[in-house]
Amino acid sequence: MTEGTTAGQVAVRVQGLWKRFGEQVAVAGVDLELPAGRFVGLVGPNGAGKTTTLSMVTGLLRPDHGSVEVVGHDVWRDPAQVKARIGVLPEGLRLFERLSGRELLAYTGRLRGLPGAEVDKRATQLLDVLDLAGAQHKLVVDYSTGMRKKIALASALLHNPEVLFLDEPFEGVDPVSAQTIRGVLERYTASGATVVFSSHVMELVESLCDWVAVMAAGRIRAHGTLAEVRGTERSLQQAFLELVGANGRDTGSDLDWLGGGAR
Ligand SMILES: Nc1ncnc2c1ncn2[C@@H]1O[C@H](COP(=O)(O)OP(=O)(O)OP(=O)(O)O)[C@@H](O)[C@H]1O
Repeated sequence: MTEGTTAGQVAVRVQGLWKRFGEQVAVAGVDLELPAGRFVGLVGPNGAGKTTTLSMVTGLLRPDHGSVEVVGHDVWRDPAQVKARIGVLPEGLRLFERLSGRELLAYTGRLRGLPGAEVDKRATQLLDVLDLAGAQHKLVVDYSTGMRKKIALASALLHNPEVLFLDEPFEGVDPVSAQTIRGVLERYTASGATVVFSSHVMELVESLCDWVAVMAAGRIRAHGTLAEVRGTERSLQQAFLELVGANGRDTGSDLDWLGGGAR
């Protein structure tokens, strides 16, 4: 871990962030300060703008307006500084399919400027911990969904970033692999690093995160510690449904043809 990620500090500062795709406003003025050293969950319904926000925060998509600072560096003015300090597991993983898992890590390590021996050491440990040692010489194209997530996570962690951004890291991952990923992330945050991840799975967010931002229709509806966001509701799921206005939504009385009766 390098400078800057101790408790009380801000890992990510987002100000006035906007993004429009044609007529569709995906992100409509997001202001957010994510505390360092926390496990931060960005939650919201489909189409809320989570991926678009994370893409802009990690320098993958240029905002229409607004600024983003990660560990004190402006993402768009100082991209090299920021990219050296972050790890990203993006949505729709695009990996080098014709490399083996081991080769992918070796390549990533060299791109990150790490010495070869250090890359070897870290790769061996990550492959071991993530239970990929047996598949390290298999081509990535032949990996399962969960294995792809794990090798992508290993690539994102290899340079020991200060902040790790994960878009839906547990999607398509079986419970055993999820537990493994979870263990690695818990160890990582315990050392003072920050994890920011997006998810729709409230139980998961509730059990992993200590800080949450709820997003809907391109805006932040609530943010703060888990207890603050949950408020008086009995679960984060309930608080979330209240915040995004989904409680009491008609669950399909028009679908009277569905199930039973005539076909
Ligand atoms: N490249 C794009 N072109 C056009 N519209 C887009 C594009 N990317 C996102 N959008 C739109 O922006 C809105 C926000 O999308 P985004 O993917 O950020 O939401 P999300 O919260 O990540 O959703 P999900 O949980 O379903 O992945 C949606 O209405 C989506 O259709």
